[in-house]
Amino acid sequence: MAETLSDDEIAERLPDDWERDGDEIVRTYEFDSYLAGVGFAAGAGGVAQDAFHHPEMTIGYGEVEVRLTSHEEGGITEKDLDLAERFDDLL
Ligand SMILES: C[C@H](O)[C@H](O)[C@H]1CNC2=NC(N)=NC(=O)C2=N1
Repeated sequence: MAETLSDDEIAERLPDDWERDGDEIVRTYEFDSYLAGVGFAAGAGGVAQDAFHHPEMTIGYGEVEVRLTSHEEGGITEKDLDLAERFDDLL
């Protein structure tokens, strides 16, 4: 099981454009259209399922908010940081 990361580790390794919110990391992606956001969310869902580590995603008009935490570990782990980078690679 992955271990939760320290505050310093999280601060140091958080990918650009991501923020920490308590036990979660969050990024709001912006898109030119609603359907572009829907398409991104579908792709992110496939990456998440492949990793078997699942975000909360809120699809809005031209934006998708993605929140990641490791529920089993009760905090932020490597899995969250890795998945954040994989989501960013979808852009
Ligand atoms: C049984 C447990 O739900 C699974 O091992 C996976 C599913 N996806 C998951 N996703 C996230 N974000 N955290 C988890 O702890 C997690 N656990």
